[in-house]
Amino acid sequence: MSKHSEHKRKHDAQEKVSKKRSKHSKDKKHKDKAVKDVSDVTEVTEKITEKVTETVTEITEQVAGDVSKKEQKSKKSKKDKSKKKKHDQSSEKSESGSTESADSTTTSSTLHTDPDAARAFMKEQEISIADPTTKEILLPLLSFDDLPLPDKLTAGLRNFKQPTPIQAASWPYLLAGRDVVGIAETGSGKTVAFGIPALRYLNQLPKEKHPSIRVLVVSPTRELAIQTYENMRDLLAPLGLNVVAVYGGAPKFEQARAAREASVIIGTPGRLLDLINDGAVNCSKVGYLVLDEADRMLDTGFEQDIRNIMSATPNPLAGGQRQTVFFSATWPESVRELASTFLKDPVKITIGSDELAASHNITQIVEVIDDPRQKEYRLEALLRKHLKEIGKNGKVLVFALYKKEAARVENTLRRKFDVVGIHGDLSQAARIQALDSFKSGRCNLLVATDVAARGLDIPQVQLVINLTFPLTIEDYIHRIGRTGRANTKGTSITLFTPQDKGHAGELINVLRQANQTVPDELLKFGTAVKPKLNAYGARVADAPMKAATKIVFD
Ligand SMILES: Nc1ncnc2c1ncn2[C@@H]1O[C@H](COP(=O)(O)OP(=O)(O)OP(=O)(O)O)[C@@H](O)[C@H]1O
Repeated sequence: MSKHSEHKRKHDAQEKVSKKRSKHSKDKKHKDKAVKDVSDVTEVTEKITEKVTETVTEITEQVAGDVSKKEQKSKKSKKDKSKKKKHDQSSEKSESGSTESADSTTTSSTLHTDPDAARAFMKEQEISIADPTTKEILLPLLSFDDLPLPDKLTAGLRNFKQPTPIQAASWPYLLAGRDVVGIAETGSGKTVAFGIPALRYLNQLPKEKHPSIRVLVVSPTRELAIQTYENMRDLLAPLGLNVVAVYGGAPKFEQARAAREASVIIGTPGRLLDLINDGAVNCSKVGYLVLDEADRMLDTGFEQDIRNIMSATPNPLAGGQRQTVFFSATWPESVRELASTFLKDPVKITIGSDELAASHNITQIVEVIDDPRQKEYRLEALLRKHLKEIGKNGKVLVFALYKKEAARVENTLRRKFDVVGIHGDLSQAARIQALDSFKSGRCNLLVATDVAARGLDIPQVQLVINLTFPLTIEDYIHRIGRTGRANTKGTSITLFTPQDKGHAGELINVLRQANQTVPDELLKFGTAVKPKLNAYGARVADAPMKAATKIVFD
């Protein structure tokens, strides 16, 4: 072996040991160039078709070409070998036993991701993928650097170390244009999971003289719509496109005016439909549609609004170019059948248990209280103890069930504590003010109805107290999910009375699923779980979605 090749061998080995860190920035430059080349080609294509819905195969070929370009430039024989492997084995076989033969495989969208590391990640994070169209899966994307986007567009991710499991697992599919149902625990970064593919989609569209709505995100509550708007606005800022939030309780005229200049709308169903019906919002060019908190959106209350919104956008089942994405932490069977009517061959991606599951970052405590009239005394005692323990920087969120109850409890607590409240009887301005005060820490105690149960990402909520049990076990999961977010720890305390005994079985299952203590007093109510009804009042059948191949790495 010549001195030169010996030196090269050592150098390559060193690179491998240091996880290719030193060559990574070089690769990155090549990658950005290659990505740009690819996106130029795509742009031309899209001028003809408006949006290319890339199939997995197309993406595979595209990225194989991408790899090839890089490798030609680098002229390294070692890289050529690796390229061949990547090209030959561009996807993971899903049949049982595929894991053992997949030691050198990777996927189209994981250029830099080590397939072994990706499989280990799937196993560790309990990622399961069910795709009705193929027995092959795309491996997760383990680093932000693997995203097929120039660095300048992903600046918004720099605060995070790496993609969360739902981001890692859903991006390859979302970037390939597939419809996705993504189920992952509360506080696990689902907003960025659907936000980044929106960024990619918008970035590929030809520049428009007069903007039209291309991305639509539907949220169940005004506060969540505002929060998602802020997140999307920041994430999409490098594109220089307008993002608008439309929701009830605020002047329609201003929202309508802003919507005329916008490419992205985040909205609650009622106001969105209002604006669509007024002709102020035109959704006929929407190519990327997200139902956030999808199970809530498909619930009886919103079902008709969602049908109407969907029908104002291109219908993929009738040849329209719309990618449809559903995300939630809960996915009850009661909504699955309805969901499948809006989706085309959806890939279902689940992080963790396929059963109803609370975030494992939360310590769940259940106190059974025999006399419901004692609940509020107990609440006061809990607040005295925990507010002191938590200190000024921590926050406590108390959930009531009804608006009147929330208002009454807030007023009672005000005699002893600094407290704000949020519920549907308040004006929108008062709701926003209360939430701002809680978010900023000016007041560290909030009493809320389920209007604050879903999606809200409030820093440093250490404790959630369920003063009154919610109407559904899914709401319980979302309520307590206001704590223990983004890998932090939190606690929930639920005051459970004999009036709530119908929920005992489901609650026990949720506690057991998360390895939490089940108090004997709760067990006394029994462990039976009542059959659920779907949106039409019928008992939920078992096979709501198209049969799919499910891959679980265990
Ligand atoms: N890759 C990441 N690494 C660390 N934190 C992240 C990452 N992505 C997002 N986050 C943060 O995690 C927090 C929770 O994210 P997000 O609100 O999107 O959760 P979610 O899964 O939608 O929760 P929910 O089910 O309650 O709606 C946010 O503060 C967000 O900034």
